[in-house]
Amino acid sequence: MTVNNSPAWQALSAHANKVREKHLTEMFAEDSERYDKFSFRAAHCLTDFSKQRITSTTLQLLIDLAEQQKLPQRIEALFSGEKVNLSENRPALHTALRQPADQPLLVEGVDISEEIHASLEKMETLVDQIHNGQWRGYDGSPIKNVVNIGVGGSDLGPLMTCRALSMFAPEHIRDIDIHFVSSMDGSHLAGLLTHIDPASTLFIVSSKSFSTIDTLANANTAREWLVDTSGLPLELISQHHFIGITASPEKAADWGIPEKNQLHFWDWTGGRYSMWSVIGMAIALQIGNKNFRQMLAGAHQMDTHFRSAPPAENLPVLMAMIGIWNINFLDIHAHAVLPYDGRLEHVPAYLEQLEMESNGKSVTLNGEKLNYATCPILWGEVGPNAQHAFYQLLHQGTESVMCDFIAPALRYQDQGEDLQAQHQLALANCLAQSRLLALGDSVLDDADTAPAHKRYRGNQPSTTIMFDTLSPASFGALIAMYEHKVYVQSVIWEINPFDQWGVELGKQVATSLLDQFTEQTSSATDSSTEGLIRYVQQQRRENQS
Ligand SMILES: O=P(O)(O)OC[C@H]1O[C@](O)(CO)[C@@H](O)[C@@H]1O
Repeated sequence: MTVNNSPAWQALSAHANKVREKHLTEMFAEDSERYDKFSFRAAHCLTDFSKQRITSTTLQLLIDLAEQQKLPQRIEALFSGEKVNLSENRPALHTALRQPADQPLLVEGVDISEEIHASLEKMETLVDQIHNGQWRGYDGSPIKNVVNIGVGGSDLGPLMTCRALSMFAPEHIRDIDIHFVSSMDGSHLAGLLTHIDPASTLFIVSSKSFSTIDTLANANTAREWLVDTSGLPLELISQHHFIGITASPEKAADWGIPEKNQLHFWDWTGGRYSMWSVIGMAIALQIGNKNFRQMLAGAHQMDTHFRSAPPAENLPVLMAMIGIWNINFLDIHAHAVLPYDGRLEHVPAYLEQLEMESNGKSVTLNGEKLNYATCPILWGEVGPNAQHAFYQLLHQGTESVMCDFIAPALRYQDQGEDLQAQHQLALANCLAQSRLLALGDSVLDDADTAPAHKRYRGNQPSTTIMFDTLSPASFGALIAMYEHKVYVQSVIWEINPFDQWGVELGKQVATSLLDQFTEQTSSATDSSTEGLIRYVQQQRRENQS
């Protein structure tokens, strides 16, 4: 029986028929305690679901569905290292990466905790050497610029976190600029290489597989630049200017990273779940080793909550199940992530990969084709900027969109009243937008008299996520909450959130097309691809003549 034919799903369908037509204005009018009923706090985070189109019955039925799908057992399977990633026959143990060192974790009889912490300690040693100026470039210069070369999970997590937490850089740490290079076309790197000094630049090549063409293309260009500008042999350059972070040490060694400059993690860490591992080295360089550990501790707090709290009070479970309600019962297939804090500007891009690469699936774990929706289209932007861009569609477009508003309650506590006032301005806008999206122009007394083009229909559901202040710990907890939400949804949908076969074929087809740009003919593809290749060939010929 597929999940959408199951009793719990059918009960939710019947319930949705009653709730679907109900407006959030009615729900708030009927129950003055919605906020108290539907907001929850744990592990630094407050999640207010009261602007979701739910009732107490909805939540109960969603929990019934979670229990029917054996969610508690599946959560335990995740934490205890069962092979939850069936298509790749391995566990997904990102939670182990943030487990304290004194808590052993036996997977198939082996305590993996020791090697996790040994790997983190090696990273911390390298970070200290760079911070202290002990790591030197080829002419003896201390490092001033660190460039993280990676893509997807080997880029988005470190980039997001460095930007979010840059203010936590401890004062005693030397001033080091951290850059991120991901774009396959060399755009990021080309600009950067014109204004950094090779002798004081260190490249971190981050790649779980150490075979991602985007990353290797950038790493090759960087290495050539260093060899050309220094006039020194490759081996010497690799010793002083490259660190490799990978789960494929042989490939990193083949590329030329010496063993002492390698940091390792494991195939059971999914790329998009890897910022807690040594892939987070750029983060530790930015905020210091201690703060990096604080971030792990915050994530661990959320893990503990997720593993132990009953479903009815469990933040990631509720977030996930309310998402299921929106997607599968209210037919909402777009999800906007809207942080009201500029430091969180890269959170939407990070969640795009986390959610859509994990749950953008259409077959079950057993390989059967699904006939129900899974991951929605997720995008986002810093909220106040998005207000001047796409909120028009949220308020008056034809699409239903669910939104996550994210904001700290406090900011700039030690930086003066003007900035504090700016934060309050942002918060007022955050709450105004979620209120208006929920209640529409019923918030006005005379809305009925307005012309149609000025009306706001409301009834767009949203969750508001708040924490006291943005800190390494609260940020760690926030990201872990989203990770667990994704897992819970995958359990309900019976899909594998830990593989990404859908990105493989594009890589193969690109490889087979690559040679054709330099050839005079193109081998049979389709008329569009052939025509476009001919256009590039022609431009190249004209440019050469
Ligand atoms: O770390 P790697 O192996 O270079 O992979 C980078 C990214 O590429 C993907 O495999 C998708 O192509 C992502 O899942 C991953 O985060």
